[in-house]
Amino acid sequence: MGSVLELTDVTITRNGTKLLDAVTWSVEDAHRWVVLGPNGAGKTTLLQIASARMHPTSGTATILGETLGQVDVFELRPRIGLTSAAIADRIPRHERVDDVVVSASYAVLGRWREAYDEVDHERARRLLAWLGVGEYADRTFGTLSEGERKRVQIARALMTDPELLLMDEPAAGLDLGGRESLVRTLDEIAADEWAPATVLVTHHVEEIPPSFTHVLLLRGGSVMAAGPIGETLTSPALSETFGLPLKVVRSDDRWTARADR
Ligand SMILES: Nc1ncnc2c1ncn2[C@@H]1O[C@H](COP(=O)(O)OP(=O)(O)OP(=O)(O)O)[C@@H](O)[C@H]1O
Repeated sequence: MGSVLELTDVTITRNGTKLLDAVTWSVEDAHRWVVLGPNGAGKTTLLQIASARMHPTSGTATILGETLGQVDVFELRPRIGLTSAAIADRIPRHERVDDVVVSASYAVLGRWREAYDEVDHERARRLLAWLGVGEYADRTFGTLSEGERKRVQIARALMTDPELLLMDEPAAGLDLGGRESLVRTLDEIAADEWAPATVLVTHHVEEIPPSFTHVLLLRGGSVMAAGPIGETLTSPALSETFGLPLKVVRSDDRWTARADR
């Protein structure tokens, strides 16, 4: 089992504030991690490091064997699949869905004169079909529903056959049916033995797909707990992370949490 991501004492400081505070975290390639924490905990910042979009102020971040600060991040980034609201916002609404996916091969947003092989288009269409949005390949991104856009983004993130897949709140804004359907799809991806090491950021334990193996709990930029999900995602740990008494229940391999009164 190889290490895909290795953070040692990573601190990020902006305007005198520590967004991440001495975070130490190791992701192995068979791991599927959930990162849970309240608003402002530093989850997106953590993914910015893991996706080689941000450098630590201090500490060491090694991604896919390459240490940030000693590697050309433009060579590293195509090896990492990333979905986030910020990326989605930058996808031109007039872009054809098929091109949104295929352009990931060159880590560009907005297709412009790149020459793609037929094999790239075939792969993009296969991924769109796998994500359940194959029939929209010829539509423009702007015509899709929120749930369909999320799926297209995941297809895009998988296009380069990444060794690490990072998803920042992929179920945000989806209705109940959309969320459940996406959780099932994420579960299928995570359960695939060929799937890359995966990190899913969320606020909600209900969004954890059953096949996810590990959890990292983050609050105020600090790791409150990290480890195998069954032993780490406990009521006391979740309560401490969110700052209120919570009761967490696992049933049929799914999680729920509510205030403990
Ligand atoms: N450039 C900056 N200067 C100062 N503070 C910043 C800067 N960028 C982000 N922050 C703060 O860092 C904290 C962590 O932000 P981050 O987006 O990583 O949190 P998050 O856990 O993803 O939150 P959410 O769940 O709300 O998306 C927030 O309080 C944010 O306001």
